[in-house]
Amino acid sequence: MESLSRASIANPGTLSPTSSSASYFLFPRRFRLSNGFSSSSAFGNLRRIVSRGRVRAEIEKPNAPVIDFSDPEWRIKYQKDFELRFNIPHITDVFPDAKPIPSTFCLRMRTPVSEDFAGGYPSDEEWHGYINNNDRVLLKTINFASPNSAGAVCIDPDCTWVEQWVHRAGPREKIYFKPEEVKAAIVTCGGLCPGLNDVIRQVVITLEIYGVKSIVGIPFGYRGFSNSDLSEMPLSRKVVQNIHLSGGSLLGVSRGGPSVSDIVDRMQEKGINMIFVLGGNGTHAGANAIHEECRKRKLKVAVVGVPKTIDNDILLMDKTFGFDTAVEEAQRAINSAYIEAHSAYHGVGIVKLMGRHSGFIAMHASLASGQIDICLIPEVPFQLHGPHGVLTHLKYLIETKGSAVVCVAEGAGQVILTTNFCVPSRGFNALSSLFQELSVSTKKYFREIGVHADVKYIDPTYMIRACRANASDGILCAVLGQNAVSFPLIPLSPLCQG
Ligand SMILES: Nc1ncnc2c1ncn2[C@@H]1O[C@H](COP(=O)(O)OP(=O)(O)OP(=O)(O)O)[C@@H](O)[C@H]1O
Ligand SMILES: O=P(O)(O)OC[C@H]1O[C@](O)(CO)[C@@H](O)[C@@H]1O
Ligand SMILES: [Mg+2]
Repeated sequence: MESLSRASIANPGTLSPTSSSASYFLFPRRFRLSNGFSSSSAFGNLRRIVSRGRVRAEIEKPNAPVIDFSDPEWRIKYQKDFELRFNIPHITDVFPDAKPIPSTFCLRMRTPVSEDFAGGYPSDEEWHGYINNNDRVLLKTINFASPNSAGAVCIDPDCTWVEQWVHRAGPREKIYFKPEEVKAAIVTCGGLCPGLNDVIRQVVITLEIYGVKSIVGIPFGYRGFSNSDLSEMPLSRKVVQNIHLSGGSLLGVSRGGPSVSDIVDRMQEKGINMIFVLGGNGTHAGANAIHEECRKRKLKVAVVGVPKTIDNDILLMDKTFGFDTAVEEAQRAINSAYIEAHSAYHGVGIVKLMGRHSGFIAMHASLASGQIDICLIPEVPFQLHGPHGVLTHLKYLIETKGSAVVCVAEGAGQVILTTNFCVPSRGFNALSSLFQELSVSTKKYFREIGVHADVKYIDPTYMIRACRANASDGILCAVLGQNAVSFPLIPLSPLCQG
């Protein structure tokens, strides 16, 4: 509830990783995943482990600053630029006269362990349980000694170590909104993602702990701000208590909606002064625009973004909520394809998974299953035909193993496809479907070379996201929801790449 007058991404923050083992995969060039994180204390320290590929992707962005490495000051300048980009404007930047009040988030609920205080629990003065505004989290944890070190991603040719710090999420000692004056709204936009209900639930519960009484849900994304037949939904702990037990979004989702100016008009009419936006790149572009519009109108409104993408393709974030669940669900489809392919004479199983611009779901699901022979993702170019093409490799697999299973990310191979097989656009640019083209081409190819092949397709698209969040996503969502209320972390725009 502090310094919220800025659309920001709440960091999956308070888990404290105790180890940082890295694992890197061969498939994608631009994006590689790294470390998982483990928790040593709920709502304890925040520490982020950067995925090297994403930092690299950031550096490779066409508008990335050009660095003059001959300048002896380059490292300091680079760090300053980084700090500037990830700085979170404080509410007092916009309203210099804003007066803080002591936090209403009860410290006593974060009781220290009793053994440490044998003589009784400490007073607030003795034991300070809040996050200091100057706490920072180190992004990169590996100091590569050489650019030739395995998997090294470097800023300069010598691979100089440059520390990069971001703000730490969590409750602050002072807040700038009086809970009784807050009307908070929650809106979920874009496509579904496991865990939306978990985040909604945690935001509501945390707001109530702060003492906020007026909380509403906006139905069906930003659309709910314009349609007169869609009325806001009153939310409370009682309403949200069990919503995490089912998938989807209690509030509904949508793509499309009114203009930013109309949204802010409606917010003013409804008296909304705190808005939690759960969505992907489009939604956050909207949140940023809402923030700018509020700033222009000099409205004291907090706009908080919680990043949601099942594709897990947000820059600098190790993992977005719902991704783990989607990968887990995808195992079932892959296993079915495997069983079908291996039970058939010369069976070929083809599984399609979500991912318009990134192959994280396909790649992780393939690795986890151990049942995939070929994984095709948007980040890695490949050929269907020719001596090094997918079809030739399929022939080799049939000859040597007797069967094969292929996993295809939705957006893979766009450059090599004809537009014969177009996926309906659903408000996006239309995609060609490699899944369909591969299915047809595989049959045709084996017919032409006179080899029998039994091709089976499985498309579990919506099944992997229309489900309840698994345990690990559930925890991530709880942390995100709580931090979204307590402290928004990273500015939006540099992070979204979809
Ligand atoms: N540049 C923009 N400026 C303002 N609003 C936007 C912008 N882009 C998208 N929006 C709004 O955000 C909504 C959601 O965007 P979009 O459909 O792209 O989903 P998303 O947030 O990227 O989620 P997903 O990860 O599921 O694709 C849109 O319906 C639109 O109202
Ligand atoms: O069919 P919908 O609801 O538009 O959403 C599907 C899309 O959303 C995503 O999951 C995330 O943007 C894509 O991978 C996928 O193409
Ligand atoms: Mg999107």
